[in-house]
Amino acid sequence: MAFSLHPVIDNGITKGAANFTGGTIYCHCPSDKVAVTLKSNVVHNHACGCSICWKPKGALFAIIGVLPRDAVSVTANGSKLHVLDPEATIQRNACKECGVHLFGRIEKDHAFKGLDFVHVELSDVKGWQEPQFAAFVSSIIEQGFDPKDIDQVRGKFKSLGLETYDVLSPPLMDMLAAFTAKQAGLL
Ligand SMILES: N[C@@H](CCC(=O)N[C@@H](CS)C(=O)NCC(=O)O)C(=O)O
Ligand SMILES: [Zn+2]
Ligand SMILES: [Zn+2]
Repeated sequence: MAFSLHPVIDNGITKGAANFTGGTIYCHCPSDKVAVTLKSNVVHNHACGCSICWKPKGALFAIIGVLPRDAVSVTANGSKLHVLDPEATIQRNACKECGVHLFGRIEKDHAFKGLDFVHVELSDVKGWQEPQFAAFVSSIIEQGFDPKDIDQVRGKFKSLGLETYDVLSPPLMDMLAAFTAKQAGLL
């Protein structure tokens, strides 16, 4: 069957540039775009199949990476931003007009607090870290993807050199688990 994982990876993965120092991301409004300046590269960049992350039209996955929140600043039309779900762990700041998510921020006590989540495809410069793995793959079934075709999705990621997970990658799962253990006083 024909499907698009995400336009940035469908035809192969382009590696990021060494010593890349960031750029500005923009929403999709034709004018008065929300602009958010990122003063560093991202890490843990990955494809996410969950139902909440912003995906370009027609794509099964979002591509999302993290960087320190201190490196993130709204530089134009911030009045168009709103928090999609204030109760969610990740507070996704989206453009009220075009719906694009500019950055996700964690305010509660959490292993990933201090890191903001961004989609670097919204930038007009190249060199960002390339996607490293695919996360929440089985979640696309919750959104109506036929489970009989899911192995084609995993196979396509593997052919691109990306490992697939149904939650997060082992290093990120370990960070979450260590945080839980610390909260329980076990570490
Ligand atoms: N299967 C669920 C998974 C949702 C989920 O847990 N998303 C992850 C990856 S972005 C998460 O960390 N969510 C926290 C949040 O959205 O605040 C779905 O697709 O809605
Ligand atoms: Zn917009
Ligand atoms: Zn997600």
